[in-house]
This record gives sequence, structure tokens and C-alpha cells, in this order.
Amino acid sequence: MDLKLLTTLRAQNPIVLNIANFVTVADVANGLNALGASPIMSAEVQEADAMVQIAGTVCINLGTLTELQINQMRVVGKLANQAGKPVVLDPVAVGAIPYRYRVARDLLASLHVDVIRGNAGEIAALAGLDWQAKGIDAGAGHGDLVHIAQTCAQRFDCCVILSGPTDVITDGTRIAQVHNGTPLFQQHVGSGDLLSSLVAAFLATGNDNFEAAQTACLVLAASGELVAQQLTASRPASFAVALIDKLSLVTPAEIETMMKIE
Ligand SMILES: Nc1ncnc2c1ncn2[C@@H]1O[C@H](COP(=O)(O)OP(=O)(O)OP(=O)(O)O)[C@@H](O)[C@H]1O
Ligand SMILES: Cc1ncsc1CCO
Ligand SMILES: [Mg+2]
Repeated sequence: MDLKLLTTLRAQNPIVLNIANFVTVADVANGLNALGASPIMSAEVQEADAMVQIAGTVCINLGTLTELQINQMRVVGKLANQAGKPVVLDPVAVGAIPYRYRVARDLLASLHVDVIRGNAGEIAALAGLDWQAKGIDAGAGHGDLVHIAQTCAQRFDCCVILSGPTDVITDGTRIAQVHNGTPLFQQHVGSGDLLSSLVAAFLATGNDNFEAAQTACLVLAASGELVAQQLTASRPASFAVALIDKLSLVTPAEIETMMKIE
């Protein structure tokens, strides 16, 4: 974890290309912008080449996929691989919907993904391990989250973030856990989508993927925790608004005093 990456990111203002879902697209764009990145969303394969050229990194979110979009994801992912631009995959609901699982496996077979970010239900499915996922949510399962994340990372030769009350980050060998956060994240749909795109923003700093992924998890979880401490009414909508404000204000020094990372 390296909080200097937050300062680097803000100085760099990297363009993050998102194939987003239509539920949370505006939250993701505003969250990226608030943090200090420059979001761009695209749904058209004809512009894939130009988009990848201007982008620093790419985030592919399976949230509301269509056949047309899956083709765009494959083209954008391959172009990003060729150009050496890091790719993040958010495998929304692959633990609950077999079609999505097959799409994710096909994408992972045809392109290299640098970071997969999902909840326990999604990462367990990709790891080939048993879990009871529920729609877009992690659902109910039992298992060693570190083992699940590591199995997934080794299977796809990439970095994995298994998010939840504790975020587990691993490159298959190294392991970090971020204990910061607030249950309010779960009450606002799209917290995970935002995390995936913030990971892409941190990857643009050119740092080691494992370090960048950890730093992204810490910055979001700590920002949410700070907001939760200050809210008079702990409600999901006020949390979401205050979180975007906090992402624009939070400093490395502030996070350093409260980080719970191992
Ligand atoms: N109970 C909790 N306590 C603290 N932090 C949490 C909790 N649940 C989730 N988080 C945080 O919320 C963020 C999103 O993670 P989560 O696992 O909920 O994603 P997700 O299930 O993909 O969400 P969504 O589908 O709504 O986008 C992470 O930063 C994580 O640390
Ligand atoms: C609710 C929902 N449905 C598909 S994507 C999405 C947003 C969370 O990823
Ligand atoms: Mg999600």
C-alpha cells in the first residue's frame, strides 16, 4: 500500500475508459472525477481503438451486459492488452447467473485481465469454489476468503480483490487485507462498481498492480468510514452524496491516521 499514489493520481488525472453498467454509470463517473481521475464511458465498438489510445486504463463491468456489449468488451480488452494498458474486470453476478459466468470465462480466456474485483460470491464462482451468491450481492457462503481470492488469482494469473466488510487483495502470492469501511457501502448499490473503476484509476499510476489495488481499496474504504462518522442521518442516499464529496477532499495524511491494513 502506498498513499503517495493518491497524490500521483491527482497530479496525473488519468483517463479511465469504462464499459459501465446502466444502473451506476453516473455514480462511477462522478466518483472517478471526484477522486482526481478523468472518466470516459463508451458503448460503441466503432470507437474502441480511439478510446483505448486516449485512455490510461480500462475498466470492464459486466453489470448490464448485452451481446453487442460483450463483443465491445472483447475488442476493447484486446486493444488494451496490445497497447499495454491495464484492464480491470468487474464480474457482476457471475456467482448467480450461469450465462454471466460463461461470458466472464470467455473474456478471461481471450484477454489478459490485470485485476479482477468482485464480492465473495463472484470471486468464489470464478475460483471454482462453493458459495451461495445472491444476485449482485455476495450472498451467504462459508469459506476462507483468503484461500478463495488466492485460488482465483492463481487460476487467471492476475491480481484479485475480494471485497466486503474486509477487502482481501492478492496477486496469488502476496496477501493484504483492508479492514476499514462502513456497512453503509452495502446499502448503496454500486459501491463495488465504483471500487473497480477506482482500482483502474490507481493502476494508471504505473505502480505494481498489487500495491495499486490495495491503495484503491484503502482510499475508498477509509473515505466511507470517515463520512459515516460525520453523517447526522446514516442513510444510503446521503452517504452516497457525502462519499463523492469526501473522495475529492480526502488526504493521504488523514487516511494514514485511521488505516487498518494487514
Ligand atoms: N459491511 C461492510 N463494512 C465495511 N465495508 C464494506 C462492507 N460491505 C462492503 N464494504 C465496502 O464496500 C465496497 C464495495 O464492496 P462490495 O463487496 O459491497 O461490492 P459489490 O457487492 O460488488 O457492490 P455493488 O454490486 O453494489 O457494486 C468495498 O470498498 C468494501 O470494502
Ligand atoms: C442492480 C444492478 N443490476 C445489474 S448491475 C447493477 C448494479 C450493481 O453492480
Ligand atoms: Mg458488484
